[in-house]
Amino acid sequence: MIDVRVSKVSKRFRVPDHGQGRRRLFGLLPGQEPFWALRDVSFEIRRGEALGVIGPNGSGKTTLIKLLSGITAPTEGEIEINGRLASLVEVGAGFQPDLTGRENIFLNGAILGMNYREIARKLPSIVDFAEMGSFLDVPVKRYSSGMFVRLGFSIAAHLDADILLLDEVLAVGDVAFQARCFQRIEELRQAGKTVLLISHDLAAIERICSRAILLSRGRILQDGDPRDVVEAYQASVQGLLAQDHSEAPGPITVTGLTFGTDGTGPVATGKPFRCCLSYEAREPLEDVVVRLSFNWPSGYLCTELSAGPGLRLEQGPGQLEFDCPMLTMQRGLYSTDLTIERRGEVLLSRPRCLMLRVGAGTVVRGDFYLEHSARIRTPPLTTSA
Ligand SMILES: Nc1ncnc2c1ncn2[C@@H]1O[C@H](COP(=O)(O)OP(=O)(O)OP(=O)(O)O)[C@@H](O)[C@H]1O
Repeated sequence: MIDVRVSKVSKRFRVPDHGQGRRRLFGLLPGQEPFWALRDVSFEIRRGEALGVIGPNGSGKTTLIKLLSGITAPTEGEIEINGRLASLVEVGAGFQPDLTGRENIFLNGAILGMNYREIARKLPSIVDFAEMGSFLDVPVKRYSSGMFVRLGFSIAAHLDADILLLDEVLAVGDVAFQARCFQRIEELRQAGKTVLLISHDLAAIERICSRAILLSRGRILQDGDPRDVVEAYQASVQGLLAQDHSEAPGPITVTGLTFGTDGTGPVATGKPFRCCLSYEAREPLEDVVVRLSFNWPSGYLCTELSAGPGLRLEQGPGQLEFDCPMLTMQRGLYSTDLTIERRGEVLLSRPRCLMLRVGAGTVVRGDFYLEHSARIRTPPLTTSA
């Protein structure tokens, strides 16, 4: 059964042209330049699928979810939704600011077509999940953005919707809340619900979704297995490590970061592991520390490679190599943070600059592989009859 059908959908916005645009009227009103946020997008979502939507900033992800939830209408094309839909698109969207959390829960349930008794039955689980405490009877306009998201997710994920649309929910809450969201999404999937999730957290997309779409400049570049789509996206993303142009250039620039092994195929548990960082120092740098941190999909620090303190970098281009005789990390996708410091002063910080994919090598039960051996010292005891 098809829950969502998007056929040749395009969305055009008109953006004010404040320059010397030819459309300016007598020089008094700003002109309107057409801009296509989505162009000729077609896909279907089957009942029970969890579809991840990824892509760079401004690629049209939020516009897509707003079209699906009916917040805005397509300029061209058609959207068909079969089922009750709950969405969490923007912090605070779907809430009446002067009503309390409790009243908003009943309002949202009523919009989904549920009666008072059904909603009252779900209320405790919604409140529990969102950890509302005494805020349940406070007008939601007094809520922090984190509380909005907790309540919004909890409502969407506990009321009887068939289709759940979630835009970057996992980015706002804290790590513990994110973990509970993952778990709840998994439960909903197992219950046969349809989920569409937008996230910049590629590891989460790989973990939660059964399928993914890569958007770029309003068009679908790839649609398929999350792992393939995430890889295609990573391959297309250039210059994450490059200096942000809004920053003044610091004394050091990173020009490349690669992960590899000893030439025996891709990075995998139990194999040797090598990281190579290429840089350009604008001046000789003393007392430097370089850190590469690898984070679990949940955001927690998994482990770290560091060089220094006391590292001296000569002026000009150079390479720093980290060698691990055996990679003990479990298979999976880890985000990498890079930091370069000099005597406590941060010279360069690139959070989430690259993903490390660790393949299945040595089979590991648990979180880590522990290098070990086992032997028998004495003959086994025999029992006499
Ligand atoms: N109401 C609007 N008026 C004009 N332009 C808009 C409007 N809404 C979105 N856009 C533009 O449409 C493009 C797509 O925006 P959208 O928010 O869908 O991207 P996104 O992929 O969700 O980005 P991000 O990852 O930063 O959230 C952007 O260039 C954005 O500036």
